[in-house]
Amino acid sequence: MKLSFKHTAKSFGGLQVIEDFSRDFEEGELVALVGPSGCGKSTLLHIAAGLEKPSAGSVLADGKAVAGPHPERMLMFQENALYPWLTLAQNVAMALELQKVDKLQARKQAVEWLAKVKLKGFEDYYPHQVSGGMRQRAALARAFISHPKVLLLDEPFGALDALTRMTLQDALRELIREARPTVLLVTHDVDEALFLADRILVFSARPATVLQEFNLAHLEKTHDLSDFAEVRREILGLLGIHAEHEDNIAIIEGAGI
Ligand SMILES: Nc1ncnc2c1ncn2[C@@H]1O[C@H](COP(=O)(O)OP(=O)(O)OP(=O)(O)O)[C@@H](O)[C@H]1O
Repeated sequence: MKLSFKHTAKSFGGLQVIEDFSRDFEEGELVALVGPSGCGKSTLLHIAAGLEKPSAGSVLADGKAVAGPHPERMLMFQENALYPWLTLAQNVAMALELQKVDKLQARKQAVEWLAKVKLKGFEDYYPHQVSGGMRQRAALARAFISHPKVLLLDEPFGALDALTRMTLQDALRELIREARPTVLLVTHDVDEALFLADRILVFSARPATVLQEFNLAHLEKTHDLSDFAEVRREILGLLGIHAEHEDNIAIIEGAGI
């Protein structure tokens, strides 16, 4: 599904958060949004999800104005994504039950999706009985089970340690390869953006405008990002972080910007 922002702006009271944002996001494309904390990245996702209305301009999904939430545009965020009182399988199945799929069929598909994200054997565990990484695997299964056409990911792996984050990035990449949704990914982790994204948009401080766009489509990527050192440096430079500090700030939130 193609997602188009047309001169989108957003203010909350007197606070202008987004100023005249226009971009197209093509079917199957993954675009990472990076920028200083509080610049308006999550707000852009909420507008695309139909949870917030733009103050001016519009967002179109395959040419039709987004007027509210719809299951084909799925938002997934960092924490508290699963219902603690439901097992992993019940959490995943719920996405289908909400779409009126019968319970047995929903359970069967949930078990299959949990296996895809390497959670076979944990179907009947409750979220508090598994690790943070496993919870986010289950959240990915729940996001993908209803075949969303647009996936809006708000720092989905932000709470995980670096190693777990990488395995989740691999899992996400695999799921995307099969399902081909259009993905907008908000992340503070520049390496995550480099690894996953076809394009990276770097935003200014609020009100958010695009400082620069990097096109990385069709490049072969592994977690060894040494070939991307130059782009990485440029992005960090745009964010006001200088090379001598780089090792400490792969996750830019940690740098307090
Ligand atoms: N519903 C709301 N009502 C009032 N102000 C809001 C609302 N949502 C967001 N804001 C404000 O809009 C600004 C941008 O918030 P947003 O969450 O979009 O930033 P962000 O770039 O995603 O930040 P972070 O990277 O820290 O998550 C902030 O100043 C925030 O306080």
